[in-house]
Amino acid sequence: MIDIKNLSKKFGEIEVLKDLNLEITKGGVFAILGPNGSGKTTLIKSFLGMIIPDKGTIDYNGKSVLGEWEYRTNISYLPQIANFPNNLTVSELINMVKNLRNKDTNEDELIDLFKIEKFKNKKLGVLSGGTKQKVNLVLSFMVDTDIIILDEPTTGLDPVSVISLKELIEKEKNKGKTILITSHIINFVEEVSDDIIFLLDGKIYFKGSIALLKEQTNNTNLEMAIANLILKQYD
Ligand SMILES: Nc1ncnc2c1ncn2[C@@H]1O[C@H](COP(=O)(O)OP(=O)(O)OP(=O)(O)O)[C@@H](O)[C@H]1O
Repeated sequence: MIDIKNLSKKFGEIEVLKDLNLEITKGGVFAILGPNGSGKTTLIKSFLGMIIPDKGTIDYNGKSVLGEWEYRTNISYLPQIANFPNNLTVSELINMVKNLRNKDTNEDELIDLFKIEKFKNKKLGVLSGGTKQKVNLVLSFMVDTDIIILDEPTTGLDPVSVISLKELIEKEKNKGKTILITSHIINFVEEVSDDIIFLLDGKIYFKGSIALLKEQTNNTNLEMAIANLILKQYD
Protein backbone atom coordinates (compact mmCIF):
# COMPACT_ATOMS: atom_id res chain seq x y z
CA MET A 1 0.00 0.00 0.00
CA ILE A 2 2.56 2.60 1.17
CA ASP A 3 6.17 1.80 0.34
CA ILE A 4 8.88 4.32 1.19
CA LYS A 5 12.49 3.60 0.29
CA ASN A 6 15.70 5.50 1.12
CA LEU A 7 13.85 8.71 1.83
CA SER A 8 16.18 11.57 2.70
CA LYS A 9 15.43 15.21 3.45
CA LYS A 10 17.68 18.00 4.66
CA PHE A 11 16.68 21.48 5.76
CA GLY A 12 19.89 23.47 5.44
CA GLU A 13 22.45 21.58 7.48
CA ILE A 14 19.84 19.54 9.38
CA GLU A 15 19.44 16.03 8.01
CA VAL A 16 15.89 15.24 9.12
CA LEU A 17 15.25 11.99 7.23
CA LYS A 18 18.23 9.76 6.41
CA ASP A 19 17.63 6.86 4.02
CA LEU A 20 14.36 6.08 5.77
CA ASN A 21 12.50 2.89 4.80
CA LEU A 22 8.89 2.23 5.72
CA GLU A 23 6.29 -0.19 4.44
CA ILE A 24 2.62 -0.22 5.41
CA THR A 25 0.83 -3.14 3.82
CA LYS A 26 -2.50 -3.32 5.64
CA GLY A 27 -5.24 -1.21 7.16
CA GLY A 28 -5.27 -0.25 10.84
CA VAL A 29 -4.13 2.54 13.10
CA PHE A 30 -0.42 3.37 12.99
CA ALA A 31 1.04 5.81 15.52
CA ILE A 32 4.05 7.71 14.16
CA LEU A 33 6.05 8.60 17.24
CA GLY A 34 9.41 10.15 18.01
CA PRO A 35 10.93 13.05 19.93
CA ASN A 36 10.20 16.66 19.00
CA GLY A 37 11.88 17.51 15.72
CA SER A 38 12.48 13.86 14.75
CA GLY A 39 10.78 14.31 11.38
CA LYS A 40 7.27 12.93 11.87
CA THR A 41 5.57 15.87 10.12
CA THR A 42 8.31 15.91 7.46
CA LEU A 43 7.60 12.23 6.72
CA ILE A 44 3.85 12.83 6.51
CA LYS A 45 4.26 15.90 4.31
CA SER A 46 6.64 14.03 2.01
CA PHE A 47 3.96 11.38 1.47
CA LEU A 48 1.40 14.13 0.81
CA GLY A 49 3.66 15.87 -1.72
CA MET A 50 3.89 19.00 0.46
CA ILE A 51 7.64 18.50 0.92
CA ILE A 52 9.88 17.36 -1.91
CA PRO A 53 12.42 14.80 -0.68
CA ASP A 54 16.09 15.08 -1.69
CA LYS A 55 16.33 11.37 -2.37
CA GLY A 56 14.28 8.19 -2.26
CA THR A 57 11.00 6.80 -3.52
CA ILE A 58 7.44 6.90 -2.19
CA ASP A 59 4.97 4.48 -3.74
CA TYR A 60 1.26 4.23 -3.03
CA ASN A 61 -0.54 1.14 -4.38
CA GLY A 62 2.48 0.33 -6.53
CA LYS A 63 2.82 3.77 -8.18
CA SER A 64 5.23 6.57 -7.37
CA VAL A 65 3.52 9.60 -5.82
CA LEU A 66 6.36 11.99 -6.56
CA GLY A 67 5.05 14.77 -8.81
CA GLU A 68 1.56 13.23 -8.83
CA TRP A 69 -1.64 14.61 -7.28
CA GLU A 70 -4.54 12.22 -8.00
CA TYR A 71 -3.61 9.79 -5.21
CA ARG A 72 -4.30 12.63 -2.75
CA THR A 73 -8.03 12.49 -3.50
CA ASN A 74 -7.93 9.23 -1.52
CA ILE A 75 -6.30 10.81 1.55
CA SER A 76 -7.75 12.96 4.32
CA TYR A 77 -5.28 15.07 6.28
CA LEU A 78 -5.57 16.89 9.58
CA PRO A 79 -2.64 19.31 9.80
CA GLN A 80 -0.94 20.01 13.14
CA ILE A 81 -1.79 23.69 12.87
CA ALA A 82 -4.78 24.59 10.73
CA ASN A 83 -4.64 28.07 9.24
CA PHE A 84 -8.28 28.93 8.61
CA PRO A 85 -9.40 32.20 7.01
CA ASN A 86 -10.77 34.12 10.03
CA ASN A 87 -13.58 35.82 8.11
CA LEU A 88 -15.29 32.64 6.93
CA THR A 89 -18.01 30.99 9.01
CA VAL A 90 -17.78 27.30 9.94
CA SER A 91 -20.49 26.43 7.36
CA GLU A 92 -18.78 28.45 4.63
CA LEU A 93 -15.49 26.67 5.26
CA ILE A 94 -17.13 23.23 5.27
CA ASN A 95 -18.93 24.04 2.00
CA MET A 96 -15.73 25.34 0.45
CA VAL A 97 -13.87 22.12 1.31
CA LYS A 98 -16.86 20.04 0.11
CA ASN A 99 -16.73 21.77 -3.26
CA LEU A 100 -12.98 21.30 -3.54
CA ARG A 101 -13.10 17.60 -2.63
CA ASN A 102 -16.13 16.91 -4.83
CA LYS A 103 -17.03 13.65 -3.02
CA ASP A 104 -19.85 12.46 -0.75
CA THR A 105 -19.52 13.90 2.74
CA ASN A 106 -21.11 13.25 6.14
CA GLU A 107 -20.40 16.55 7.90
CA ASP A 108 -23.80 16.67 9.69
CA GLU A 109 -23.04 13.44 11.56
CA LEU A 110 -19.64 14.79 12.63
CA ILE A 111 -21.01 18.22 13.62
CA ASP A 112 -23.42 16.33 15.83
CA LEU A 113 -20.70 14.06 17.24
CA PHE A 114 -18.48 16.99 18.24
CA LYS A 115 -21.48 19.11 19.29
CA ILE A 116 -20.57 22.18 17.23
CA GLU A 117 -23.99 22.83 15.66
CA LYS A 118 -24.28 26.16 17.49
CA PHE A 119 -21.02 27.43 15.94
CA LYS A 120 -22.03 26.80 12.31
CA ASN A 121 -22.74 30.46 11.61
CA LYS A 122 -19.85 31.83 13.67
CA LYS A 123 -16.73 33.20 12.03
CA LEU A 124 -13.64 31.01 12.49
CA GLY A 125 -11.70 33.94 13.95
CA VAL A 126 -13.90 34.05 17.07
CA LEU A 127 -13.80 30.33 17.90
CA SER A 128 -11.82 28.86 20.81
CA GLY A 129 -8.79 26.68 20.03
CA GLY A 130 -10.62 23.46 20.90
CA THR A 131 -13.66 24.37 18.76
CA LYS A 132 -11.35 25.17 15.82
CA GLN A 133 -9.79 21.73 16.27
CA LYS A 134 -13.26 20.14 16.17
CA VAL A 135 -13.95 21.97 12.88
CA ASN A 136 -10.58 20.72 11.66
CA LEU A 137 -11.62 17.17 12.59
CA VAL A 138 -14.97 17.50 10.79
CA LEU A 139 -13.10 18.57 7.64
CA SER A 140 -10.70 15.63 7.95
CA PHE A 141 -13.28 12.91 8.54
CA MET A 142 -16.19 14.12 6.39
CA VAL A 143 -14.82 12.74 3.11
CA ASP A 144 -14.70 8.97 2.60
CA THR A 145 -11.02 8.18 1.86
CA ASP A 146 -8.89 5.04 2.28
CA ILE A 147 -6.17 6.87 4.21
CA ILE A 148 -6.64 9.33 7.08
CA ILE A 149 -3.61 11.20 8.43
CA LEU A 150 -4.00 12.96 11.76
CA ASP A 151 -1.16 15.20 13.00
CA GLU A 152 -1.68 15.74 16.76
CA PRO A 153 -5.49 15.27 16.60
CA THR A 154 -6.17 15.72 20.34
CA THR A 155 -4.70 19.23 20.54
CA GLY A 156 -7.03 21.48 22.56
CA LEU A 157 -9.79 18.88 22.91
CA ASP A 158 -11.67 18.37 26.18
CA PRO A 159 -11.96 14.78 27.53
CA VAL A 160 -15.50 14.30 26.15
CA SER A 161 -14.33 15.24 22.66
CA VAL A 162 -11.28 12.96 22.95
CA ILE A 163 -13.67 10.07 23.68
CA SER A 164 -15.73 11.01 20.58
CA LEU A 165 -12.52 11.13 18.53
CA LYS A 166 -11.46 7.68 19.74
CA GLU A 167 -14.87 6.26 18.77
CA LEU A 168 -14.61 7.89 15.36
CA ILE A 169 -11.11 6.46 14.75
CA GLU A 170 -12.32 2.99 15.81
CA LYS A 171 -15.32 3.25 13.46
CA GLU A 172 -13.17 4.28 10.48
CA LYS A 173 -10.59 1.58 11.26
CA ASN A 174 -13.35 -1.05 11.26
CA LYS A 175 -14.16 0.00 7.69
CA GLY A 176 -10.65 -1.21 6.76
CA LYS A 177 -9.05 2.22 6.50
CA THR A 178 -5.41 3.07 7.14
CA ILE A 179 -5.06 5.76 9.78
CA LEU A 180 -1.72 7.40 10.54
CA ILE A 181 -1.54 9.41 13.75
CA THR A 182 1.15 11.49 15.39
CA SER A 183 0.62 12.27 19.06
CA HIS A 184 2.64 12.86 22.20
CA ILE A 185 -0.32 11.78 24.35
CA ILE A 186 0.67 8.22 25.13
CA ASN A 187 -2.62 7.14 26.77
CA PHE A 188 -4.40 8.14 23.59
CA VAL A 189 -1.84 6.34 21.41
CA GLU A 190 -2.14 3.18 23.50
CA GLU A 191 -5.91 3.16 23.24
CA VAL A 192 -6.27 3.77 19.52
CA SER A 193 -3.18 2.29 17.84
CA ASP A 194 -2.39 -1.15 16.51
CA ASP A 195 1.23 -0.49 15.58
CA ILE A 196 3.92 1.98 16.57
CA ILE A 197 6.28 3.50 14.01
CA PHE A 198 9.07 5.17 15.96
CA LEU A 199 11.37 7.72 14.31
CA LEU A 200 14.82 8.47 15.65
CA ASP A 201 17.94 9.86 14.01
CA GLY A 202 16.15 10.18 10.68
CA LYS A 203 15.20 6.51 10.46
CA ILE A 204 12.50 4.12 11.62
CA TYR A 205 13.97 2.92 14.88
CA PHE A 206 11.09 0.58 15.73
CA LYS A 207 8.02 -0.69 13.89
CA GLY A 208 5.61 -3.16 15.40
CA SER A 209 2.82 -3.76 17.86
CA ILE A 210 2.60 -2.07 21.26
CA ALA A 211 3.01 -5.52 22.87
CA LEU A 212 6.25 -6.09 20.95
CA LEU A 213 7.57 -2.66 21.90
CA LYS A 214 6.89 -3.34 25.57
CA GLU A 215 8.54 -6.74 25.29
CA GLN A 216 11.63 -5.42 23.50
CA THR A 217 12.10 -2.54 25.92
CA ASN A 218 11.33 -4.78 28.87
CA ASN A 219 8.69 -2.35 30.06
CA THR A 220 5.00 -2.88 30.75
CA ASN A 221 4.33 0.86 30.74
CA LEU A 222 4.13 2.32 27.21
CA GLU A 223 5.20 5.81 28.27
CA MET A 224 8.33 4.37 29.90
CA ALA A 225 8.93 2.10 26.89
CA ILE A 226 8.81 5.14 24.57
CA ALA A 227 11.04 7.16 26.90
CA ASN A 228 13.53 4.30 26.89
CA LEU A 229 13.47 4.26 23.09
CA ILE A 230 14.17 8.01 22.99
CA LEU A 231 17.02 7.57 25.43
CA LYS A 232 18.13 4.38 23.61
CA GLN A 233 18.24 2.53 26.87
CA TYR A 234 16.80 -0.78 25.91
CA ASP A 235 19.59 -2.71 24.26
N1 LIG B 1 10.15 24.03 6.15
C1 LIG B 1 11.17 23.84 6.99
N2 LIG B 1 12.28 24.58 6.91
C2 LIG B 1 13.33 24.39 7.74
N3 LIG B 1 13.36 23.45 8.69
C3 LIG B 1 12.29 22.67 8.82
C4 LIG B 1 11.13 22.81 8.00
N4 LIG B 1 10.21 21.89 8.36
C5 LIG B 1 10.76 21.20 9.39
N5 LIG B 1 11.99 21.67 9.67
C6 LIG B 1 12.91 21.12 10.69
O1 LIG B 1 12.97 19.73 10.51
C7 LIG B 1 13.02 19.05 11.78
C8 LIG B 1 11.88 18.05 11.86
O2 LIG B 1 10.64 18.76 11.94
P1 LIG B 1 9.24 18.02 12.01
O3 LIG B 1 8.20 19.07 12.09
O4 LIG B 1 9.16 17.03 10.89
O5 LIG B 1 9.37 17.23 13.38
P2 LIG B 1 8.29 16.47 14.25
O6 LIG B 1 8.86 15.12 14.56
O7 LIG B 1 6.97 16.48 13.55
O8 LIG B 1 8.28 17.37 15.57
P3 LIG B 1 7.17 17.68 16.72
O9 LIG B 1 7.05 16.43 17.55
O10 LIG B 1 7.82 18.77 17.49
O11 LIG B 1 5.89 18.08 16.03
C9 LIG B 1 13.00 20.15 12.84
O12 LIG B 1 14.33 20.43 13.21
C10 LIG B 1 12.39 21.34 12.10
O13 LIG B 1 12.85 22.54 12.64
